[in-house]
Amino acid sequence: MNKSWSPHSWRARPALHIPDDYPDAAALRAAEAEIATLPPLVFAGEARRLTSALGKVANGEAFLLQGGDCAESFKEFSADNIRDTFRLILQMAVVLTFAGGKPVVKLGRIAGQFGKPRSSPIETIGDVTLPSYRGDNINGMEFTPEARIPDPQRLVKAYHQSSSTLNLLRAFANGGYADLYNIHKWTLGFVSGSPQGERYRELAEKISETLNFMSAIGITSDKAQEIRQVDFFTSHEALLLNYEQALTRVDSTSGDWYDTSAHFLWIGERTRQLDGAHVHFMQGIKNPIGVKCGPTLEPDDLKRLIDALNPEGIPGRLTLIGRFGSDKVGERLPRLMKASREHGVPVVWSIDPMHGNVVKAANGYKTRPFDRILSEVRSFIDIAASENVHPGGLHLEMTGQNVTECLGGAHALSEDELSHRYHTHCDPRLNADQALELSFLVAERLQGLKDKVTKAA
Ligand SMILES: O=C[C@H](O)[C@H](O)COP(=O)(O)O
Ligand SMILES: C=C(OP(=O)(O)O)C(=O)O
Ligand SMILES: [Mn+2]
Repeated sequence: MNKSWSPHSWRARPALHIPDDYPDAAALRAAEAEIATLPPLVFAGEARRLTSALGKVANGEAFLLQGGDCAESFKEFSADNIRDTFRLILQMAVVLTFAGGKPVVKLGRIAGQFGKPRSSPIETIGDVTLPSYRGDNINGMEFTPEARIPDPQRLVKAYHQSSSTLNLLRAFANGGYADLYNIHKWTLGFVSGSPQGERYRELAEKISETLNFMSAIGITSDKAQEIRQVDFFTSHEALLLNYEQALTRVDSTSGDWYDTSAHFLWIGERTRQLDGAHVHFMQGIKNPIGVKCGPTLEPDDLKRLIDALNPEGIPGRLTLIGRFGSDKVGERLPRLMKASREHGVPVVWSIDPMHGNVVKAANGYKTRPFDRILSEVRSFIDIAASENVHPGGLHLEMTGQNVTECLGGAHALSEDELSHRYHTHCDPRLNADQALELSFLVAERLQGLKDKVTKAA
């Protein structure tokens, strides 16, 4: 990045979806200054390790699984919630690894995923109109005028919640919980009668038997670390650039700037303007980054974004996250994949089958039909195969909790059931059963691809 970049140079560019209506500008500056003095949440070396793991995905040698809440919240913050999401990611990764025969890079939408770009700046209920809820690090979800006023102290609170979340995640990842020898203990969270739970138990049993067999013949020691610990990374949308700026620090070993708020940051669909503040900010940080690619993105603009965001062509630096909708993916994705392939800069292609498949149920709930989610993922895999691109990853909004937010799945969740446990602060998430079901179905598809390649060889 050239000399005109600094962690605050984004401020001279048009910045969408960053609140500019804090009532007390001095209080906002004080909160930003306070965060700038607080310790980094991640280290540059960890971010580099993720870039190289994603480099393997870009080369077709690994798969990316990125998932978590649409919006983390202060209210839903608990050790159990964090554990359940962490466990779900591990379970899904096991399913995908087993089928694809490739390592799975595990990346949570967690420990910083608070701010939301909303379609409308206002919300009307009855005859009352208020500013929209924009995420717990900005304002409150309650439908009152006071709650909807942006409060800078929320940024500080979100930092501290992210820090505690990360602390627990690190303990889960390295302190024994993630040990593959414990794989059957990860099944404890399934609701009884869960068909995916049964399926998962069978797979876990197979893996346990294999591990026991390996240890019986004495071949555990060299890979012991990989079996006993897991590399788990964090990510969120880099939306509030004032927060990101406050956590952007020079890495003393390389002299490069890293955004230490998370290992991986992405640019949202609504803030990917080439001359905008978000693209500019991301150009200067060395973390691995992503950009959402929606139905309005044209191939030439994609090439410009690739050049702007990965000028050195580093494998693993840039992940393109498609999010079209099951009805549009077939028309929009092939030309983008073709453009990126012909352009020649290595990228990871991932699919977010959530954000293009939102519908409003008759009873007013914002929801997503499981069938459409699955259909977009299937199309992604098929299109990638015909464009000769690696279908590198899945980007999901999901939770380890047994919520009722997305329609369908093996339990055929109906519109009437949405109200039972609809807890999300923004978009509807797959529950644990639906997320695992999706990973089994994706696994089958990937297995199919693998078999085709093996036969052709
Ligand atoms: O998570 C993504 C967006 O913030 C979200 O889909 C916007 O939702 P809205 O259309 O309800 O504002
Ligand atoms: C805002 C999001 O998605 P998109 O930018 O793709 O709409 C999101 O991932 O929560
Ligand atoms: Mn969302």
